Amino acid sequence: MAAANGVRRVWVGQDSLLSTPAVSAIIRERISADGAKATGAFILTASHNPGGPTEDFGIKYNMGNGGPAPESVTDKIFSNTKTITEYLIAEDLPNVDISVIGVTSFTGPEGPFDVDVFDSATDYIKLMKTIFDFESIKKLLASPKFSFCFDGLHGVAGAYAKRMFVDELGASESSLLNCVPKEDFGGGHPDPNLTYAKELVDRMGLGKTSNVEPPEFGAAADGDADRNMVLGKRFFVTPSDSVAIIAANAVQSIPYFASGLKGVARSMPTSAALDVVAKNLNLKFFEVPTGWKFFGNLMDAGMCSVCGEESFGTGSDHIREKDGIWAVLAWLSILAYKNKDNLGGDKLVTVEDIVLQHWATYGRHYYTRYDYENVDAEAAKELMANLVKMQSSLSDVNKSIKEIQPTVADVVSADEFEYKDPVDGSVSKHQGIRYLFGDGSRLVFRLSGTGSVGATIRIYIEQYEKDSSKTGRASSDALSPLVDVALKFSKIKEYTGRSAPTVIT
Ligand SMILES: O=P(O)(O)OC[C@H]1O[C@H](O)[C@H](O)[C@@H](O)[C@@H]1O
Repeated sequence: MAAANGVRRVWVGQDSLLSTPAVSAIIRERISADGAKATGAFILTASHNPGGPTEDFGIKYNMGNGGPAPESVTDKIFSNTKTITEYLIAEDLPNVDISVIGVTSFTGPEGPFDVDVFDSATDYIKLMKTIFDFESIKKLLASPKFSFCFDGLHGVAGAYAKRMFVDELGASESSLLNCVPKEDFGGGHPDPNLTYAKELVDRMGLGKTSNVEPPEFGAAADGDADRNMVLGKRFFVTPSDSVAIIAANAVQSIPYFASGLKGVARSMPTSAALDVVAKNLNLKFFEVPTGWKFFGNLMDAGMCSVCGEESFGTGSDHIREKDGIWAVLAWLSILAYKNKDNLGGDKLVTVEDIVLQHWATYGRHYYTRYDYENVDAEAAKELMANLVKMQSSLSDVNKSIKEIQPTVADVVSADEFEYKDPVDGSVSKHQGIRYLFGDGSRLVFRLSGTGSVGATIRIYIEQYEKDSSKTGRASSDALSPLVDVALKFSKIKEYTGRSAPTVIT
């Protein structure tokens, strides 16, 4: 693309994979600083496969706001791919030493171009300092009563975590787990959840038992650092609760939000915990289809400040992607705020205390997700078609459900989720099948858009409990009748031959 001086410019994010939030934020800034907002940029990411195929390196990035492409763009790209007749590989690209920061000029067949290698961690820390009160987080981390643990799962978060938590905020080096980025993620699966972030889960006292006292706060980010998991001592915070709790505490705890939230949003299958906060605090609220791209328009239009997804993504309008390190800083800020007059006291307010207090105020959304991976694609389609067909008669639905579990509430409405973007009016259809119950419970069925083999069926099961004397049950016990209904009513075993899900979250 042409920069202001007519020179073609390539940005290189050092130590970064493409969708790392820091890089997305910085690229956005640089595009607009060069006055080339509308045209987009080529981003080269530091290769995690040096010497690998050249096609891996160049990715055309079209979004002026630094966010994921909306359907209008991806549809266009898809239709363009059908007209491609040949592609060329540039074998003779100059060798750029991406470990050296600075601009190097090259001459190419289409004229001169610059390669700008920048240190994205420095820029990212600068941005975070405009959002959070680093001094109060430092005080929390320095308290002998507080202990902290961050698992980078050997992804890119590690490089940021060392600079942010240790160098800037004063956490000890021993707080960091798996924070050396590795090409193969150290042989693990860099997914921040209870199954794959095993070392962290054990250290936090949620896995195997140990005599060592777990830290007060633990967190992990995924391979490209956009998703996150938050844990307290022997305590898991669901992503749906996490976004609701951040929204409920943002104004008091995070300076960036001091003048109020413009609005909040969640993806449709995410639990309705955020809805209750929005209602109580009188905030604009949006329910969008799964996929971060749907938040971008709301944020660009100044309608949304905080958003999240059940799939471990949490973020705000500081950028147009989810941001794992931001989520950790948000939680540290809430803990710092709740303990600001208490750091010398007997006992700190813990992650668990904050969540229990939240449930006491807003009620609890018991929540679980069942994934059936690598299912026969035709069988999955038929199962979904049957669930849509059943929606034509709610009395038949309720009759079947009562035969399975007589105690569950009635289904009061059922549909296929459809979203009309309030900003550009675009409509997204077939975004998941919903069965909504009279007591606020929900069953949602969706086909994953990211599974790679066959089809992945996701079943989301949620039950709302307002009575604060009943919010402390084990989630699996509370949800057991609804799970039974979801599995039998959908006839998942009959359609797929599976008697158990591949993963339960
Ligand atoms: O379609 P699924 O497999 O449920 O995945 C859904 C997820 O896909 C990607 O990771 C997007 O970045 C997320 O925003 C989205 O939540």
